[in-house]
Amino acid sequence: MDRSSGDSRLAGGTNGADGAADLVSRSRELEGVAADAILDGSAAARVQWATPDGLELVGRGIAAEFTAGGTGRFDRLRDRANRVFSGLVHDGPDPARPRAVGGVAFHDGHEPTPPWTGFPAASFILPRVQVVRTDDGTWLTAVGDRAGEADDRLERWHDRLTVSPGTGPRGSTPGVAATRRTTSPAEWTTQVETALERIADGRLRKVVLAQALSVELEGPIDVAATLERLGRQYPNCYRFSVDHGTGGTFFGAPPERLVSKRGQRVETEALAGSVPRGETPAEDEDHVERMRGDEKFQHEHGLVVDAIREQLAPLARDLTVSEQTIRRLATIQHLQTPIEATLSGDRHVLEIVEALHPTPAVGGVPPDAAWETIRETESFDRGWYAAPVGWFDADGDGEFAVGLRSGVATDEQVTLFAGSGIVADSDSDEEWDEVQLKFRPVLDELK
Ligand SMILES: C=C(O[C@@H]1C=C(C(=O)O)C=C[C@H]1O)C(=O)O
Repeated sequence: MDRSSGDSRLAGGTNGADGAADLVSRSRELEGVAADAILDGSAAARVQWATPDGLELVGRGIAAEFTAGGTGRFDRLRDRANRVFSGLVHDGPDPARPRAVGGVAFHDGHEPTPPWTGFPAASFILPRVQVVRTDDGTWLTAVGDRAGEADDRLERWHDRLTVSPGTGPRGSTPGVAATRRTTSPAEWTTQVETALERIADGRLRKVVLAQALSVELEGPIDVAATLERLGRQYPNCYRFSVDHGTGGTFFGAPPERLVSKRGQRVETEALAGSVPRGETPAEDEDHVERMRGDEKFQHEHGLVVDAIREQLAPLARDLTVSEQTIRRLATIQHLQTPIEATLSGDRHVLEIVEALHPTPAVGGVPPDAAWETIRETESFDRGWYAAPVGWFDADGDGEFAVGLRSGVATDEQVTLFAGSGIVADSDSDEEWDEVQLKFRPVLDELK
């Protein structure tokens, strides 16, 4: 296959040969409508994105799609997106502006195999219909290839949502019929030992090894409802789902921000080092104190902070690493270090994504030896797991999470993914337990 293959598709678009805009977008405010009401009742492509600070974004249908593979995938995506966005005229308030939503695979040479059918090495969708909710209001946006088409679509959807404003929290969990691991405890021990040998002989300092868990459901999954429940359990995490309409749905509730960019301001973080929650506040603190004071955890975390600093510094004119804190989630606690920067010029958020992915929170140090170890030891396809997922706009601003605490749903099956960082002194049994803990957020919502 042509590794540089890729495409930017304007669904039903014209070329604007007369100088008119290729795409037009129109918005109007909505009241009393659930953002995911536009997802009901069809097999169209659909995307969802929500941040801990309250932005909620839901899209369906394809006004334009950008895909790319191979080593230059980020450049090609950017070129294609710039071409489409430069021909798009938006008439509406800033929060309602059209955004391209999607993600990339962990490896740039990704060739989709099940359950990743329909997920190329990089793919973003500019939805035909989008609902954005912020603290200031909710807006419906429609994109079309002529003003008339966008207006008609906007009115049609406005009427439809007024009649069916969405049901709010829905349905029961699908139920778990059976689970199957890709990696047995014995195989895991061998994989961790392989990594530890490479660390001992100096080739490697850290690698994140992962596992997949295939879950057979008792009934069909409602991904939007599952995300809703995850949002209640994990309010300080992101939530996303991506369904291209050609395969499964990748979804999850990741705690980790890869980058958010607005103008020249960039925020990212190191999130690495994990311990369970305790039964009591005192037990929570005991776990945290053990992690804070432990050389292995601090080494594992410090490698991530150093790598982010090195990867971001060439693009920034100032960079601030804040004090280490604790990110406490419903089932797990992490060491976290916030990092902020001012960029040295105008840059697209995809440039920052490319510079940062994969951080050693999901890859390793040095990157090449880590990638080699991941490829040689893991027995499943990472696909989009542990890779950037998020959105960008016409200005090249946007926000990306790391696609963790996630799974890909196909019919009545969900494949979950989770991993943990291996450094010198890691213990394979403890790392096994950590991986099982990281399956829990999504697994608990399926049971
Ligand atoms: C790899 C995962 O999580 C990452 C690895 C962590 C660790 O090794 O401590 C912690 C948070 C994430 O950066 C996962 O959730 O699958």
